[in-house]
Amino acid sequence: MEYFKGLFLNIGLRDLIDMTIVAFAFYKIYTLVKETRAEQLIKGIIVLLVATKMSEWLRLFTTHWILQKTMTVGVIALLIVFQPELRRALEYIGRSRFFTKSFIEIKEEDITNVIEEIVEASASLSRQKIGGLIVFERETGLGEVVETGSVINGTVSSGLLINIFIPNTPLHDGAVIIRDDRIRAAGCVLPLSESMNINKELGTRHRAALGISEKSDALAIVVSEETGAISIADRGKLSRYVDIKTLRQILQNMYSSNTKKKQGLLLRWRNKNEKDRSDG
Ligand SMILES: Nc1ncnc2c1ncn2[C@@H]1O[C@H](COP(=O)(O)OP(=O)(O)OP(=O)(O)O)[C@@H](O)[C@H]1O
Repeated sequence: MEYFKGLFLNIGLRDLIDMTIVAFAFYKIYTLVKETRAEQLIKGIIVLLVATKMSEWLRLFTTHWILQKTMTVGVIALLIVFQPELRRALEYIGRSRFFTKSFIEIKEEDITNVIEEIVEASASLSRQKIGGLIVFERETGLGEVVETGSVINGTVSSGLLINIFIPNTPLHDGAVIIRDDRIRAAGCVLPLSESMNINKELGTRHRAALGISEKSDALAIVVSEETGAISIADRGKLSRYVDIKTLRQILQNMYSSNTKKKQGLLLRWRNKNEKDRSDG
């Protein structure tokens, strides 16, 4: 008991920061491996670690020796077997928007314009029953997806978006990627969802939208060529028959949550500063 009391009394600010960093790193690793084959593996490693420690405490020398050797060989085996996953995880960290341009640079009126242009384009594609697939990059960088298409880097406008999706034009197949307030690329190939729950009447356009929303935090708008219906794929879920008002609301929420996330600290600091000045 005294041991634990001493342990807690000796915790300082440095230890708290240390623990927060470790907890955050574990949380990030968990979200990365969740629902992948690495999730089972991590559970296995935790069981092995606990068993190794327990065998040491209980002085089960032979068991402890075997578990220790298993761990040593296991680490090397892991690096070899999970080389593709490890590569992807490192690439994911490197591609993260944390290291690139910040959303903070877009003005509020520009965001409103972008949303209106996208809403107008979606409504027009829907009315004309032209198939469309528009993906919004958020925190997960979509550089790899952009590479599969043609880079455009143009201002978002409903005219350009509609033009891209006109059938039999060079870029109409595939997805448009929007980064912040720019059309980054068109004709991009997305990973297809392997979900069994998707409605059988939906084809690859909807599967592609769902796929990118499962593999990243991107949000995708799909306009069906068959029915003209607008659907939204977000965080692995497909919402069908979205009306224009709801679409606008979803886009507003997405842009404001992205901006808030990036601006959070700066805004709070700025607001506080302004308040202090006006109080003074
Ligand atoms: N992996 C992919 N990435 C991006 N776009 C894709 C991908 N696979 C298919 N598409 C797009 O989907 C189109 C085919 O749509 P398909 O008819 O199979 O889908 P759907 O979900 O039934 O949609 P719709 O209701 O518009 O017919 C392709 O021409 C292409 O533009």
